[in-house]
Formats: sequence, structure tokens, C-alpha cells
Amino acid sequence: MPKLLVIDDDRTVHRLVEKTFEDTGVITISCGVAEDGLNLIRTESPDALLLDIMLREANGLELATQIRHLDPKLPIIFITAMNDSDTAIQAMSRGAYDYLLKPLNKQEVQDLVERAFDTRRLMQSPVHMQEATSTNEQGDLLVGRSQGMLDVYKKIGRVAPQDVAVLILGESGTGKELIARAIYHHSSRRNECFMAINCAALSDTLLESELFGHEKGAFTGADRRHIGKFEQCNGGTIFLDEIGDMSPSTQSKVLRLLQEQKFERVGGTETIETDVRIISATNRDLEQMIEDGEFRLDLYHRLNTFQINLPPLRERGGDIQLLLEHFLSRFNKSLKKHISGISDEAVQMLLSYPWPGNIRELQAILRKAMLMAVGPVLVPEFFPSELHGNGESVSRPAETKPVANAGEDFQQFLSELEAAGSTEMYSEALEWMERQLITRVLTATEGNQSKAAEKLGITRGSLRNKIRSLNISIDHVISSDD
Ligand SMILES: Nc1ncnc2c1ncn2[C@@H]1O[C@H](COP(=O)(O)OP(=O)(O)OP(=O)(O)O)[C@@H](O)[C@H]1O
Repeated sequence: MPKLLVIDDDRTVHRLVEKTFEDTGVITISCGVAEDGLNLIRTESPDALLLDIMLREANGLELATQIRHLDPKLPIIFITAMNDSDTAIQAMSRGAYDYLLKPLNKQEVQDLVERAFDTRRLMQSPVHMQEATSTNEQGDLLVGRSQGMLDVYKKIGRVAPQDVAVLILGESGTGKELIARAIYHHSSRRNECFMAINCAALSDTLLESELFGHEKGAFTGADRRHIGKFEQCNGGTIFLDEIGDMSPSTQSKVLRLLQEQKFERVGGTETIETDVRIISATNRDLEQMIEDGEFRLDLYHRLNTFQINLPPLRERGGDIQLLLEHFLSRFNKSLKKHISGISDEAVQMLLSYPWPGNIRELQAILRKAMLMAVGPVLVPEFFPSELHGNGESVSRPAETKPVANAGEDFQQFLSELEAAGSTEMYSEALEWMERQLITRVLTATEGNQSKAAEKLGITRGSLRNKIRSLNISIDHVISSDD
């Protein structure tokens, strides 16, 4: 369970934070004196810290420096009065995680602390490679002993200690983020920060602001200065995911940063120097994008000092079985199930499936099968129908059902869930509706994602993420309209 420490001499802040996290599984510990706070960091190892910048007997900025010596990876969120945001901004450029203005808003506190927990997990939880370690070690495990994965481990070992940019290429769901974290954990920057940014999930303006920061008034809504990740993570590692989705303007700014380690905040003139290692990833064909004039060749060369190609799951042979065992044991714990194994027929069926969504799809399918399962062994009937073919077809009945009958189908779907004794009806029903909606709009736009995103009122990146997480096959959607 994640632990949150609050150091603030204002008891109303303690109460608000405790109220915000009651019944959420987060353990909150509060104190009002700096010395007590330092002791609690030593004894309790919290996962995030809310720190008053104006403690009565201590200066929050100086205290933060002492805290960084104790635990360099503890995300510190400053709490500051409305009229002192300059100090908070100063704290950010010295590596604080973020800041909150008083009066505190419960939702903002919750959102930010949850993000800080995620960042802490990414930095803290080591990634082990299966060839070298036993499965009992703490942290995440990179499962796989296929030749393709052994080559990847070798490359990680070779490149991690060299302070160079790394480009990770591979289909969606093949584990690119896990590889980026493995490189970070084996690098000399492992005690500095690690931040991951998904370039496809933000609009151009927001992405630039997230990376480089902005000055007050730089654009509508920029009501105060914002420190970007390149400034905040000075000395650390930044993982840029989905770099193929960066706009030309962001591409040229990132190029300058890689060439000179310098940049300006959006709307600013001050040149800021930074020292960050960039690990980037994409599932898009960058060479084709360069040919089509969509991606800068000079940026590609800078990002591509060292390249790691992740093989798709269907080319990893026995890894499928190792992954199934690994996730079976993990999901038994998280879902409180006691599934002892998978029948031979079901294993054969899983081995002959081409896994277009790779490991993320394997996780999702196994999880669902475990939820549907009655008895201790997973048999073919607990797996979705697309797995029952000969492995060549990737048809997805849920996506191709005529949407005209969506209402009736939905009722039937709910009845099936009830009959199967599902304990995840809420998320299963929402997923069904999202799939119907996105399939319908993509069909109407003939697979054009920009147009579909516009109709749906979401960013192209969010749409792409949805398509991926719902495992929607675009080709199939288009052909179902033929
Ligand atoms: N070799 C592996 N062993 C164990 N788990 C893995 C492995 N590779 C990936 N995973 C898990 O699969 C899921 C997807 O991995 P990840 O997010 O790293 O993929 P990705 O290639 O970055 O995907 P995308 O391109 O969609 O961003 C994660 O939950 C990750 O922990």
C-alpha cells in the first residue's frame, strides 16, 4: 500500500489530506515539525511527500535538500500560499515533483499524489532480466528467454552505462517502457529522476509546455510560470514514448535540446541549460515517416545513437508459455484466485494465436479468462472466440457486430456477463460501449484516425491509446464496411 507523508504545521491540511485518502488504500502519516518529518522518512520510507514550504521553524527548500540526501527518489510536492508561487517554482527547478497552492482542493491533491506514486514506482521498482535473476526478487521482471530477448538483454547491459540516447522500436505492447526502465535502473543515473512522457497523449501546446515549461501568459490559460520536465529532471533520464507523434515544432525543439542541451520555456527568452539522457520509443516506422517528410532525419540520427528492436511476441517462441505462467501467478494474487494451470488444449490454442497486441493483449486475455473461470484449470471455453480459430484470423466479433442492433446486443452481453458470474461488470460494460463507439466512428471515417478523433472530441493520441488498449484492428474495421 502506498504511503504518503505530510509535513505541515497546519492541522487543517492534515485533516484534508487524511479525508482525501480515507478508504483509498493509501496510508497517510502527518507531522508538523521538520525533525519529526526527517525521522519518519527514515523509519517509514514514504512513497510521496507533501511539504509545507513555509514551516514555522524550518525553511522548506533547505529541508527538501536534506530530504534529497536521505531519499533522492522521493517525489516532493510543496504546499505553498497563493502569493509565494515563485518559491515553489524555484523548488521545481531544483527537482521538486510539483507544488499545490493553498487553499487545497481535494481532487487536485488526489490526482497529483497519485501521479507522484506512479513516478515513484517507475523510479523505485527495479526491472530485472530473467536470464540473470530468480523470480523472487522485488520489482518488475522482464520475462523471456528466447534468443530475441537474450539479444535485447545483452544490448541493455551494453548501453545502460554509456550515457547515450537510445531508441527502442517495437510493435505496440512489446514492452518498450519496461526496457526503458531497465536501461535507467542499470545506468549511472539510477539515483536521479526518471520521467516518462507519452508524446501522443497530449496536444502540441501541452506537450511543449510539459517538456520545456512555459512562462506566464505564453498561451491562453497559462496563468503562471510552469517548469517543464527537461528542467525538473536535470541530471536524470527522460523517456519519450510515441516520438513518431511529435509535431514538427516540437521535433525541432527536442533536436536543439539534444544538440546543445539548451532550451527556452514556451513564451520565454531565458536560455536554460540541462543535462538529461533521452530514451525514446515508437511503434511507427520512422524511416518511412522520414521519407514522407513527417519526421526529421537529423532528429532521428540524434535519438538513434543506439537502437534496440523488440521482437513481437509471435516470434518469441517459448516466451509465451513463460509469460502465461508469470502472469497466472501474479493475477492469482491480485484477483485472489486459485487457478493452478492451463489445459494442454488451451495452451496449444494460445501458442498458435498471433498476438497482434503482444504482451499487453496476453495480459488482458489471460486476466479475463481467469475472471470467467470456474474450477482450477483454464480450458479453451474461458478464452475469447478469436482464439479458437487456426490462429490466422484476428477477427473480433465484438467490433464487427452491426451497431444498429447495439442496444439489443448490449442487453445480451450483460446477460452473458451475469450468467458467467462476472465480478467486473462495470469495466466490462464500459469497454464494450467504448469499442462500439470507436469502431462506429472509425468505420464512418474509413479508418482515418485524425477525423475520428475530431468527431469523438479527443486527441489523436488518446484515440490511438484506446484503439490499442481495446485491441481494435483498424483494417478489420474498414473492411467490415465493404
Ligand atoms: N518481457 C516482459 N515481461 C513481463 N512483462 C512484460 C514484458 N514486456 C512487457 N510486459 C508488460 O506488458 C505491458 C505492456 O508493456 P509496455 O507498456 O512496456 O509496452 P510498450 O511497447 O511500451 O507499449 P506501447 O507501444 O503500447 O506503449 C506492461 O504491463 C508490461 O509490464
